[in-house]
Amino acid sequence: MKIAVGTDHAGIRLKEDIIAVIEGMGHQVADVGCGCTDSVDYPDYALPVCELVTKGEADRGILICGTGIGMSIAANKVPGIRCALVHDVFSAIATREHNDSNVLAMGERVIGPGLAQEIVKAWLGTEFSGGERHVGRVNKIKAIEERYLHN
Ligand SMILES: O=C(CO)[C@H](O)[C@H](O)[C@H](O)COP(=O)(O)O
Repeated sequence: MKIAVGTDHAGIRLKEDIIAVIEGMGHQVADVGCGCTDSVDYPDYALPVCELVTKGEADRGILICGTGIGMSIAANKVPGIRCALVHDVFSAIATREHNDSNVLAMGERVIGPGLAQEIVKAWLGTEFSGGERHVGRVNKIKAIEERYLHN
């Protein structure tokens, strides 16, 4: 898979650890920035990651800011994105199996690099379980998007 990765200044220290995990699993990385610890704005990095995913130029995206919250709020404004804010391995697996999340958000100020790496491994390594109830619920999320796209 190709995985788009974006951080703000508060998430950049985790980025190299995350990229190492992604590449170690045999996936490719599209790094949209940021490139240094100067203060930047998380929506400027959430959007390009999400656009790569919605255009099919990346299979999934990973976003990191201080808490993961700003990134996840911004990402979930993009139609077609189901961004999960995750700080534990159980949720990383559950959100792939149940929600078919296509973007993962984490907070560098919330968890350490070891747990972040385990979350990425679990999230990338888990497939959507499909099945009537989960597909039906994801379709209801898509219906909400459709309703607001056309109003
Ligand atoms: O959006 C956030 C908070 O929910 C992110 O964690 C940002 O990284 C954070 O707000 C950045 O804070 P800073 O004081 O500008 O470093």
